[in-house]
Amino acid sequence: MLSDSHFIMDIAIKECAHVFQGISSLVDIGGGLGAVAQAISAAFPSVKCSVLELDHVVSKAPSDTQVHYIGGDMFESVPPANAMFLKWVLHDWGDADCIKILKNCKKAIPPRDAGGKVIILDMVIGGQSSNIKHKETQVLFDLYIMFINGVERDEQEWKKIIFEAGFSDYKIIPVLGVRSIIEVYP
Ligand SMILES: C[S@@+](CC[C@H](N)C(=O)[O-])C[C@H]1O[C@@H](n2cnc3c(N)ncnc32)[C@H](O)[C@@H]1O
Repeated sequence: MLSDSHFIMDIAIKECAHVFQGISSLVDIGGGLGAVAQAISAAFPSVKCSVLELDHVVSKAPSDTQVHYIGGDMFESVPPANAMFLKWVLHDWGDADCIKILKNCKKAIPPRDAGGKVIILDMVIGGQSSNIKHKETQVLFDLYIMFINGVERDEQEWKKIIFEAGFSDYKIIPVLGVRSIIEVYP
């Protein structure tokens, strides 16, 4: 998971820098020990980055970093910030749970015209890529999702949970094969 975070964030930060520009604060929800938040903080020093994690994870968090660690439960509430970030979290949960998490995100961000957004980095399946590497990567992820009993979503399935959580719009930005950033606007 850690090497995956370094790998995909290198690409996301280079190819999709505009997604992070203009943000003043960001909470990485379910951000583990903070590899992603540290990468964002290093690339965009003006963004104040925090990680929301379960208490037992936060108790193991490093102290020698710019990232702030907050113990809590994303199903209860999430701390306020300009942007919420969810990498590789929502595919662990069914629609009803994702809607709860996204509703809590919406409560914690400002309106769209004040820069509020949720940034999801996850798989969007169903694209018609002819690239054999992308197809092979998708098969690998299919197996992983089967193994963890997770949920793969296509654009229509993402759209359903995004709108049911009360958001008004979204944009899908492909990062690498099926792995995409979904910018979600209040
Ligand atoms: C699949 S891992 C993804 C970790 C990280 N985002 C990444 O991409 O490397 C899911 C994370 O969600 C965290 N998590 C699970 N339930 C949570 C909850 N109720 N509130 C906050 N974090 C939670 C787990 O501790 C775990 O670190």
